[in-house]
Amino acid sequence: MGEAPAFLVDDLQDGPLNGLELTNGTCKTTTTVGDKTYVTVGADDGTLSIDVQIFDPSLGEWVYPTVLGTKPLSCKGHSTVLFENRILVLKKGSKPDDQIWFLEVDTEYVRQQRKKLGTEVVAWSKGVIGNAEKPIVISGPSGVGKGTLISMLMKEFPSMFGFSVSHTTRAPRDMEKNGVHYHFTEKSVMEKEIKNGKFLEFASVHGNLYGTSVEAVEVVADAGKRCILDIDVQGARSVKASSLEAIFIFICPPSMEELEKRLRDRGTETEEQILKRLRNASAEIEQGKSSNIFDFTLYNDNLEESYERLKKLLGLNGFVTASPKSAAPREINLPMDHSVSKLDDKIIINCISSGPDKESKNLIMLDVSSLKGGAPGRTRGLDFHVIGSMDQLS
Ligand SMILES: Nc1nc2c(ncn2[C@@H]2O[C@H](COP(=O)(O)OP(=O)(O)O)[C@@H](O)[C@H]2O)c(=O)[nH]1
Ligand SMILES: Nc1ncnc2c1ncn2[C@@H]1O[C@H](COP(=O)(O)OP(=O)(O)O)[C@@H](O)[C@H]1O
Repeated sequence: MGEAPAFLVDDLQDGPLNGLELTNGTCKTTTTVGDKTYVTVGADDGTLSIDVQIFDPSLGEWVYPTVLGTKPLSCKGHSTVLFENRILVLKKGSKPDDQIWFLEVDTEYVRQQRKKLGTEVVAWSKGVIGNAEKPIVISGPSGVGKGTLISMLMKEFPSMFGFSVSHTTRAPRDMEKNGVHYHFTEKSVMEKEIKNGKFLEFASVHGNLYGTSVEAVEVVADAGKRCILDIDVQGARSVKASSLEAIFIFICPPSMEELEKRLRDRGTETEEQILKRLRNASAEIEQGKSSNIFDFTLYNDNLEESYERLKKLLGLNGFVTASPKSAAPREINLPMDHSVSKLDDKIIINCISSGPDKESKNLIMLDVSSLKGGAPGRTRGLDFHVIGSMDQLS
């Protein structure tokens, strides 16, 4: 907390100056939420991120909140409008996939984090036009064949599926590549990142830490692919409780003897590690079968048959030979000069483009009626419609 910088106090007294580009290369907006005023400040050099300060009149003080999520880099100005419990931030002069951001000020996630951290909290989330397909969570005891089935799926449908690369503190196996099979990491580093909210879920499994970062799932969806997560039952439970909507599949071995044989034949673990994994397997199978987490249980007896059943579960019947052509992603491409406002429950963007001999005005309606996800990941489900254009001779 601290005293307001003089220029901000003056501006607040003068009323909101939305999207005002200041002469010293900064742009700031003010948005009132309840009795608090949120100020976003960006520099136009593209290196710093957009900064957030809150003026709380009940305290008569400025509050510097804990800022969660990936922050947007500042740009050649930005404009804001309040939409429910988040501030929509439109960046000027940025790439199409970097123009729409949400600063969550009072969403469920922000309220939870505020309680947990005991500080004022805001959280950033990048807005994405269109939806992602539901991720697929695959769990099952060590050696049951999760990795084998996932590899088969990814090999047959490379453009349809992408793997969520987890972080782990376990040592890499001979054939494993950092960043491909896992992000191999130090325990102290991972613990710090967990505290900083980097992970969607994490768990201690067979004596090591494993976790799915928010980014691991989002980058797969950003690439237009369906994300596959190979995580243990504790992780599946955490994902089930999160805002991520997924399909949950539990893979079961035909017998404990066969599971032991597969683990031993794989030859990647020491005897001690094999025994630990087998000890944990019975509890995992018990939980997998009895909990309400999983939508499907798949017995991995004969590999080819199990794979066919897996494909059927995912709606990939025998006729699918390649990824269906997904509709080309729609991108919103805002001109430098635009302003944003709210009309009833609609967001209207007023765009002005100047050509060599004329100036054209476009009205775009941003459809925010079915948003999915949110901080600390992306806010998906946005759509837009051009609702009017007006060409003017200059
Ligand atoms: N909760 C959680 N579990 C994970 C994650 N990544 C892997 N696991 C699980 O950790 C366990 C051990 O994985 P691994 O060391 O690769 O051994 P393997 O299953 O025998 O191949 C498996 O049950 C994985 O599903 C993760 O990000 N989060
Ligand atoms: N249906 C199956 N029948 C026989 N062996 C299998 C089958 N599925 C997988 N395997 C083998 O079992 C071992 C463990 O499989 P893996 O995919 O590494 O398991 P997980 O990822 O669940 O730990 C591997 O050597 C794999 O080739």
